[in-house]
Amino acid sequence: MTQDELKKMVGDLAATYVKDGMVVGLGTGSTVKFMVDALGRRVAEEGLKIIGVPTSDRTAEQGRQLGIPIKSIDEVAQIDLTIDGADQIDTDFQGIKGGGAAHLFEKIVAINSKRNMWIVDQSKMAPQLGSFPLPLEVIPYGSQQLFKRLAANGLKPAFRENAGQRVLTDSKNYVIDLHLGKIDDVFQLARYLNQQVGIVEHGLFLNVVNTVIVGYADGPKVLDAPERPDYRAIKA
Ligand SMILES: O=C[C@H](O)[C@H](O)[C@H](O)COP(=O)(O)O
Repeated sequence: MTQDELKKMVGDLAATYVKDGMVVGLGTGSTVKFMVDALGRRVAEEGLKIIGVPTSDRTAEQGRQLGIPIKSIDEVAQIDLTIDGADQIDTDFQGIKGGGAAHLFEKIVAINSKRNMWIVDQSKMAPQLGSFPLPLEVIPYGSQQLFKRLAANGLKPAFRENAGQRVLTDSKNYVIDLHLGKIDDVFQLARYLNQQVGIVEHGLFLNVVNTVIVGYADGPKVLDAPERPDYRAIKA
């Protein structure tokens, strides 16, 4: 099976978890694209009634073209289920996202969702995170100083570029990728990154996912993550 066939397999399966009346967070990326196509077919052929909350301009556009009713996150009362891709998932169900520069909106939608499902092909599963470069969305103002600080801390930063131009996110921010190779303590790194002024959001998605569907050549596997402490219960 090709990688695209694996992605379509998990995308099609994930779309079957969506039920009538749900508000569904729609992730971003090449795997999610197959899932949104499948949802579009269900809306057109079965009359499935859903509202989609997209995590990027790209996904919003795809959803609209397929006739999926689209609302922004602040227009809905709750999000029942978000289905998204991931760049790397470790054996503790922690993940890296943002390979498509969409992790800021993806994380906002994810933490406001009752449940989160990730769909990936087998190449994304890893014993340890970090061989996929960790994306940071950063405010352009002062980003060179931030870059120097990250480099001085040995985090091997690189501004993400496309055809010689810095990549801009949907919020018109830059992306810096950290080429870490491996991350020994994801929680410690997340704490450090959360403290750096100018980083809007990093691509470590910790204790976020509930279910992962992995595409293998012999079929999809549905994996349930352990129950995690509810971050929404944290008091100010
Ligand atoms: O910013 C992009 C997202 O986090 C994607 O969900 C992630 O990069 C996976 O994308 P793909 O399914 O194209 O590998």
